[in-house]
Amino acid sequence: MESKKTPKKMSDTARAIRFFYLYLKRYKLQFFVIMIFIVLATWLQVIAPSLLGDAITNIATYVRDYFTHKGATGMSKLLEGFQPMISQANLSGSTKFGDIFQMAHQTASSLHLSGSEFNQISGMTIDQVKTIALSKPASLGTFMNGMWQLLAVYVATGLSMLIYTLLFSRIVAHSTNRMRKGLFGKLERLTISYFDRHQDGDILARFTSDLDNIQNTLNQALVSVISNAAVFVGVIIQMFNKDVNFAWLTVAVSPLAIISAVIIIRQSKKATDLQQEEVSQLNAYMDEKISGQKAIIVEGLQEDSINGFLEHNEKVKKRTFAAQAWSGMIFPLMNGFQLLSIAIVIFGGTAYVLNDNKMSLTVGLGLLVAFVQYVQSYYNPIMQISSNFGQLQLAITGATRLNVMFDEPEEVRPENGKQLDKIRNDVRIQNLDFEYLPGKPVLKNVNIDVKKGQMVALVGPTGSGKTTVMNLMNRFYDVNSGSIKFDGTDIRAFDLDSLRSRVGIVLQESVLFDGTIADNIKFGKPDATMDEIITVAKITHIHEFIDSLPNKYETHVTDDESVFSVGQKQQISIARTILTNPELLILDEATSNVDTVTEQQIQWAMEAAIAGRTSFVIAHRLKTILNADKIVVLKDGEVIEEGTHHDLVAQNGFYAELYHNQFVFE
Ligand SMILES: Nc1ncnc2c1ncn2[C@@H]1O[C@H](COP(=O)(O)OP(=O)(O)OP(=O)(O)O)[C@@H](O)[C@H]1O
Repeated sequence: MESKKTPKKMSDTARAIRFFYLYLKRYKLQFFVIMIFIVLATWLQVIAPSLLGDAITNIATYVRDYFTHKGATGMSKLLEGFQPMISQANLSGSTKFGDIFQMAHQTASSLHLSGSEFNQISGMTIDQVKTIALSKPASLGTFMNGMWQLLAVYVATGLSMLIYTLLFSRIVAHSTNRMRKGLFGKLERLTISYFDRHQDGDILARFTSDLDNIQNTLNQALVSVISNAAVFVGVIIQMFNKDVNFAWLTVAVSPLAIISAVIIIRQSKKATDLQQEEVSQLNAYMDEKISGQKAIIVEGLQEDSINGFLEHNEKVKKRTFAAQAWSGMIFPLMNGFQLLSIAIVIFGGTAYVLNDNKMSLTVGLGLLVAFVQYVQSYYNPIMQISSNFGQLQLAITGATRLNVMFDEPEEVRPENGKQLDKIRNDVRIQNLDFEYLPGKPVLKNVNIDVKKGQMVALVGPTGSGKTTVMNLMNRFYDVNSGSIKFDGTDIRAFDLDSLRSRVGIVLQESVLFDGTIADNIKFGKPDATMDEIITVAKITHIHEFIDSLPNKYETHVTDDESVFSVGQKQQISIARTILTNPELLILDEATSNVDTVTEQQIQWAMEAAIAGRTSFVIAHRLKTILNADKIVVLKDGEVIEEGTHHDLVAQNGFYAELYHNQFVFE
């Protein structure tokens, strides 16, 4: 036997990354430009603290040189002043030192020399003092140059960040737009089975919250993670380049910080997952209660409904608090580590500078300032990446959910399928077996023959498979075995659009689309004329009502806000189907209670739709059944009886029992 290796299943994260790669790979050039600006911004951010440190060294040197020069100038003047003073003072052995100090003090104050100026030069020789006094005074030029450089670096950093953020936003807008289009295209190609298995809200959430999460993450978190990772690496390199000892002092406690961050992120992820689970349970509960609100009111169960809600809400509150507590911990903790590192740099750095004989105080001061800045540049990326982690996780979840939808099987469309124009002779269902879920047969060896123009009524208890027969007739689902043939051609051989355009379906629950009444009637035939629309509305007995509305056929309706009752909605739905003039009509009769006038009008509308047309009707009303050319009785997915009403009543079997117990008598 040929053995095939099963390819290793990719993890969700790997698949999500592949998903992003597939959507983003076409923007290679833009990404290249973005990377250049990220590297530039990183480099600028990394050198900024050094420049600041240098500026501090420069200003300290300036201050020192300024006072030294001023002191030296003053002292040389003092020396000059001493000469006449000494000669005039006529110093002798009896001159008191106090008088000499007095004279020196007077001379110094007449020259306006301060104590610090004395100190600056106290260790110098007379020759050194004279040389400095003759040299150029210290200038602020170097410091000012440094400051201009720093300003240029800050401005260039801001500009680079702005450029790559804008470029990235553009890519994100384009790519999420393509994702939305791709998703909608996929939605249109999915099988009916997908829509049967998923709630509308769940499908919609993929277009809203999942795509929003992806968009927000790409816009904010991704660019932030990339640039912060770059800054983190850049800062480490720059720190070790600048001064290894200071660099070690800066990173000393970071392993502890990173381990704590990883632990907190993990806990936070767990707590967020639990929170989301609880929120989705609350949503499901609300969804169920809102759609069943009428039943709740009828049964007087509002109190229970509120209690159930409060229980779910309480759980959400607890989980939300836990999730927030974990994720909120990261900032204060990292701040703590940052402050600790600053303290280590200041204390350790000062001791190191003071003990290093080769390092001048001004250089040491510059390093100290630079590394206090580096502590911030080093911890900031850790904090940013940690806080973005939750957002990244949401995007991965979003991409995973989109992937699941993209993986769903699509409708099988036969290539070069036959065009279905007319049904000339018959529709035959032969030896048909079908199951929605493996191992749970729903239809078993069903055989139904319908001649052109005949009407078949499908009857049977709930769950017997009536709707399923309908679902197979226009290939919402495909049969497992057996076949459905139109004039001897298996329906799987027809072009799918052609097949569906010739098979008209009126569902039990009619749907109205956002638009005018006219738009709703011509939904299946957009080029229908107003005359055609009015004709079908008259046939289905809804024209009079529409005509009585102020805006008549131009009245705007949506499914939620319509002027129609349930019965009238079905009349519109029948009119819509008749307008497409289907070859085969499948009609699920509405069971809802409508007033007798509307019921009569629906009946007329149905009769008009069925007249002369090959049709399958899931029948609930006696009148429909009596009119049928053939009644097929389904039970547990099998055809158990078949014939006209009179035949079947005469047989006195299941149908007769059903008929007596269940059908509406008129
Ligand atoms: N999408 C689906 N996935 C799985 N099982 C399904 C699906 N749709 C229907 N079924 C099952 O198939 C069986 C037949 O359902 P079907 O809707 O065809 O019955 P029905 O005779 O039309 O019932 P009713 O009169 O209540 O509309 C039922 O057991 C039902 O639970």
